[in-house]
Amino acid sequence: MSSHNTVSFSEARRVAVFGGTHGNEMSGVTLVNLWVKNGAEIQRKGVETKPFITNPKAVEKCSRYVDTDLNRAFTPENLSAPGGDDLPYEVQRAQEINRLFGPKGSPEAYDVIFDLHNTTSNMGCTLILESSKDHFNLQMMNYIKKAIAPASCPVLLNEHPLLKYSTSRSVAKHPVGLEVGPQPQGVLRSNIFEAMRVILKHALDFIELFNEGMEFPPCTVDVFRVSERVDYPRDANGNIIAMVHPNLQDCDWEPLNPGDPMFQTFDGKTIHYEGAGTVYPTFINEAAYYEKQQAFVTTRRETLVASAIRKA
Ligand SMILES: CC(=O)N[C@@H](CC(=O)O)C(=O)O
Ligand SMILES: [Zn+2]
Repeated sequence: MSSHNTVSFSEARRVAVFGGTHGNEMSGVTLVNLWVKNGAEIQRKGVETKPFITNPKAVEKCSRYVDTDLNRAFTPENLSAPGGDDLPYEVQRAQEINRLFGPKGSPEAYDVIFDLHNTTSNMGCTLILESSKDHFNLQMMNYIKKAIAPASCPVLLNEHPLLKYSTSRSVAKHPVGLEVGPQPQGVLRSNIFEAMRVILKHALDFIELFNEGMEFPPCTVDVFRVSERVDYPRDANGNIIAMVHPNLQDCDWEPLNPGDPMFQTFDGKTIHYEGAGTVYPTFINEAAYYEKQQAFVTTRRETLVASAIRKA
């Protein structure tokens, strides 16, 4: 690829690190609280990095949310609704966050927002990307993958027309989700905490290098594209009648082929995957997704091309 394909971005001077978008995901809550007290670790030359607890009421209660899921609340309708105390707490909070870090979609918005999450699924260190056309984020993810090799960090791409949702980080020009697991809700595990910290370190290093004028040549990034959500098997009353099959439990990012075991009913029968081809399940048995009627999400592997980038 030649230099005319180089994409220019302005320097990423305004960066935020969000924790507590879900109040019971303790790595992000703890790291952000730590950095609010002393932010030296997340400061980089020429960058202002703001650590911020997005849902303090949910953190206080150690629950995912108070009224409604904050990480679904950044819709155009919510953000443009007339404010007021009668709105659900998280909708009020979304408006406030949009004022502080947005407005979403505007030139005034923050350059990059990292949103720190934990999952009960065995996903390892997952980076969540919201657009396959965001070459800045693709280059950042390539940089992080190289930096942590031979450890791996899968990239989950969600630009599904129905399954994509309106996240807290989506107010930024370049939204980055960081999802690390397995870690139970309300629990801190040192390995998960440290893994999240290392990924964020490399991400901030990338931003510093970019701002210093480093050019990043074209590259490819392997991603897992969100394909379908799969619910638990249910009876006529809507009650769950099966669990994730032991062969599938903890096997996030591993191939699931037609005919493979998928669920196990309470009376011991196996339910097989009947899809058309190989998929890569993730968010397998995530605790927070029982209320969303989701046992796991299927993804398909894809290789994206990132253009060369440099600062404008
Ligand atoms: C387990 C969990 O909360 N996952 C996040 C994923 C994301 O940030 O996109 C969510 O559902 O909002
Ligand atoms: Zn979360």
